[in-house]
Amino acid sequence: MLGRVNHVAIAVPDLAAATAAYRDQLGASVSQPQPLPEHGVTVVFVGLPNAKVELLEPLGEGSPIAAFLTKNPDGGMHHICYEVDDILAARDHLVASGARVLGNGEPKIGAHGKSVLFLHPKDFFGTLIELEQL
Ligand SMILES: CC[C@H](C(=O)O)C(=O)SCCNC(=O)CCNC(=O)[C@H](O)C(C)(C)COP(=O)(O)OP(=O)(O)OC[C@H]1O[C@@H](n2cnc3c(N)ncnc32)[C@H](O)[C@@H]1OP(=O)(O)O
Ligand SMILES: [Co+2]
Repeated sequence: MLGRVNHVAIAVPDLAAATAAYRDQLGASVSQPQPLPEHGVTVVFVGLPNAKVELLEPLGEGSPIAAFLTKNPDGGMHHICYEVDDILAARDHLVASGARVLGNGEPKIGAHGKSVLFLHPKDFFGTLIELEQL
């Protein structure tokens, strides 16, 4: 069911500072900031040969990552995103196996314009999993 790792996400308190560190200290190519108000975050993507790193900061009230940053004020690894061929089939299989799909269970459109879902971190060893439709 799982394809490539699409991205590993790091929640940060200051996206501009994190962008500068990846660009200037780590010499990486970093995309322009992408506000995603429907997701309560602003993101940038660090381009790598084999995957991406998503850097994200809260956007607006009620961001889903606000509590995470309160617990981890310096930032931290937030989620891993796997690609799947068929996100609805993956969802149905996961729900049938007892996993919790976050939100209302329906895919939303993510930063790449593809359907995405999130699985509860408590069901997968303390790791928030995002699935993105190939
Ligand atoms: C889709 C656009 C973009 C893209 O790639 O295209 C993105 O990736 S946007 C990413 C931001 N959006 C989301 O993360 C949506 C899914 N996340 C959520 O719904 C929440 O963050 C949730 C429910 C995972 C956690 O919310 P919150 O922290 O407010 O709830 P709790 O405090 O009740 O947390 C419950 C429990 O889970 C632990 N937790 C929370 N976040 C994480 C995490 N990222 N990794 C691991 N564990 C996490 C938290 O510490 C609590 O544990 P407990 O032991 O009960 O204290
Ligand atoms: Co993501």
